[in-house]
Amino acid sequence: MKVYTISYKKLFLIILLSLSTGIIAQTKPKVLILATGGTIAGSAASGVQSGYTSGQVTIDAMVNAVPDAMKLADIKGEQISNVGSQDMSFEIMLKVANRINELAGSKDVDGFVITHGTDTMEETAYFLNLVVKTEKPVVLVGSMRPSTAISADGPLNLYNAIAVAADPKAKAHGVLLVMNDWIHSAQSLTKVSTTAVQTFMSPIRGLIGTTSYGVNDFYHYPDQKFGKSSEFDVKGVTTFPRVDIIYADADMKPDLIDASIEKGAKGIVIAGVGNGNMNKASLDACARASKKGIIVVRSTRVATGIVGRNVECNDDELGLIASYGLNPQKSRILLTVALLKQRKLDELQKIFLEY
Ligand SMILES: NC(=O)C[C@H](N)C(=O)O
Repeated sequence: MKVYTISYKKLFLIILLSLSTGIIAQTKPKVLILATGGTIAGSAASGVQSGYTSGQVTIDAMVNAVPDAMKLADIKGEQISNVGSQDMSFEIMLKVANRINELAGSKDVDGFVITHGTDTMEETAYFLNLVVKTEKPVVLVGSMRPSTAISADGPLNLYNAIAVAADPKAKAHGVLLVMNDWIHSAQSLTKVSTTAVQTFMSPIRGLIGTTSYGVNDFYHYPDQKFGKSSEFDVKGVTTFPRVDIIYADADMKPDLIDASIEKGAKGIVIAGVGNGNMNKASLDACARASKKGIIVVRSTRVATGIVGRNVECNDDELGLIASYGLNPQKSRILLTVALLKQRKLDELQKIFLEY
């Protein structure tokens, strides 16, 4: 029998040729889409109508609308819920978090995409940022126009989100959100327009990167704690303590704070004026709440800027927490998760600085 020998150089060339011609299949990253609903899954009776219903289209139909995405990754979908995100609940958020944590060590998933409505996307994104224990990319995506609209933004957003979730460079960046070519961190993003496609901004800490037709650029690393460095764990958790948000304004009525306590709130977030402020009567009500062991966080109704400690009101004396860079809705998520365990005021204040 004749034995043929082949040099390493030739072998290398053959493998290279086979890969480029597709004779040897390159393994694609595996992306799991967890679908929760939203406008991205919404539909209307016509392409030019502002009224529509969220959460109508299944994940399979959404993926089929973006056939090019199959070239980026092997894609699987799971329908967790199909609701407009105005109906998002801790129960659904928990299902998503548990599913990601369950698959964190699995070889069958390299990255996660979560389709979600934009109205409360920042809450779910930030919740997951605190409690998922994986360095695999976790990317939320939604749209501002329903799937039936002229120039629907969902398909390209979904394509870009899959590209980011499949990208090893996106690993260990915490939970991300991809919309309209921008990659945001869950920690920094906020929704700023009721209807515009360009609705998400990261006004305090800036963007993580950009993506354009699946080509990603990362130029910023989130500096707050998240994921594996986060101390929060929701394993086995089924219920959360009640935390209310109360909106401050001129001549605010302090009895809203007392009503919240009566209803069983363990924490209250004030969407304060300016630097997390409120009138004297409301500050007095907050101090009374704090004396009863209710945790009161001062955040702000203003879109940008940090709420600092002991600015214009004496947090040390009144027993209050400053939210720093977190807006009211994210302050509520952090306080809700933090209050799964009893904690002292100074520990909670440190948490608001670090997350
Ligand atoms: N653009 C959207 O997704 C809005 C919708 N109400 C939702 O949050 O589900």
